[in-house]
Amino acid sequence: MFNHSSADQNVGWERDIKNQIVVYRTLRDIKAGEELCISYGQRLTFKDADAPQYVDEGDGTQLLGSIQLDT
Ligand SMILES: C[S@@+](CC[C@H](N)C(=O)[O-])C[C@H]1O[C@@H](n2cnc3c(N)ncnc32)[C@H](O)[C@@H]1O
Repeated sequence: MFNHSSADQNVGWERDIKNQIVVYRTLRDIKAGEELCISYGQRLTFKDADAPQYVDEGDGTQLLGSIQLDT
């Protein structure tokens, strides 16, 4: 139902613990036919087609800046 977007989700979600459900809400107006995207988190099991594309300018700085470390 929802695809993943790293930076441009248009749907958010939260757990409703009391009722044991997950509530999804649109984060902005969505046009008819527009893809619905949530964040699946950072451990994806597929190559993210929505990931930002980084072009290395030569010194690797931009690539290094895109790496997210688990904490
Ligand atoms: C729950 S399905 C997503 C909804 C599905 N596309 C549909 O039409 O019902 C999850 C799968 O969609 C694909 N997918 C979702 N977001 C993606 C993304 N950003 N890049 C590539 N594949 C994605 C992956 O194969 C993932 O396992």
